[in-house]
Amino acid sequence: MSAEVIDGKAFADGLLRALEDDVRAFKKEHDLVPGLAVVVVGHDPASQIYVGSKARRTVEIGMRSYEHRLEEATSEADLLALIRRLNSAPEVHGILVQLPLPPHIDDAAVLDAIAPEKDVDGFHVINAGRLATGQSALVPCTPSGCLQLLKSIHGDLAGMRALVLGRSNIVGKPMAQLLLAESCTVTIAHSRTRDLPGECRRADILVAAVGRPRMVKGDWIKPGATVIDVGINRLPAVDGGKGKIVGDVDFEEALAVAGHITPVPGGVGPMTIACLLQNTLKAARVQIG
Ligand SMILES: Nc1nc2c(c(=O)[nH]1)N[C@@H](CN(C=O)c1ccc(C(=O)N[C@@H](CCC(=O)O)C(=O)O)cc1)CN2
Repeated sequence: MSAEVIDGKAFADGLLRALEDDVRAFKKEHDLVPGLAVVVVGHDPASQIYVGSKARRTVEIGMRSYEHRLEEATSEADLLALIRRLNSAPEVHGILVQLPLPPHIDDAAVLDAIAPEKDVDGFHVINAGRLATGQSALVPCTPSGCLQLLKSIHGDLAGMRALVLGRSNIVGKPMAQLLLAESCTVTIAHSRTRDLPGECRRADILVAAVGRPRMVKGDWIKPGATVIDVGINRLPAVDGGKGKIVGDVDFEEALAVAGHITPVPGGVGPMTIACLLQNTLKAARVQIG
């Protein structure tokens, strides 16, 4: 048996095409262009690339992009002052602060300074609370992308046994909340979980978001299960080149056991940016009332 590989890039391209139509209709109806402000602090090469892709995609689908690239030494107070300005800027409907931030800046203080209705990353404590209590929320982009992929395969997820490997505020916890809202039976596993392979083997849906290259082995997977690999891990470079990117799942081994699996790259990653732009349009709709 060989699993069906889920093409996240093609799925995300389809979402972006649909969004382009939705943005055109929104602009016509409201005579207003949705705007997304992206803030990056420092010179982390990966962050610079992600921010560039976000800005490019924003413009491609007809929205406005406002880029703020700040020096590594930017103080937390200056960053907070910028966020306050963006919170009250009427042309900005979504605000995103690219992570990771430099170590001298407190992530939580910055993320919670973003107005919840403009928090298109869905990281604000208000949005996390709204998601956890079943209220309408801006949902973190990576879990939202994973859920859309899962629903495209299974339709109704009710009653399925789901295991989320990883308990971060950004992926693991919101992913578990989303699966619970779909009436899955959800387990969150982490570094202190006993018999991790056994727990994974019981899952119809396995979401790996642990940040450890190729940790999930083929014999951890229930035959026919759907495996969503959120990990993006760069292996050390060989021969002076760029290191290969791999997920949290041993893809070759998993392929022989799973029913469906996302690859890395080309699986969940491209969905993240498409979901960010979905959130930006949603935020603009909510803000105009
Ligand atoms: N404020 C945020 N910061 C970060 C987030 C986030 O959602 N909000 N997520 C990541 C980075 N990220 C988006 O910001 C992101 C990561 C990866 C991809 C992607 O498409 N990856 C490709 C592979 C890329 C490569 O080859 O280097 C893939 O998986 O196919 C998109 C977005 C951390 N920070």
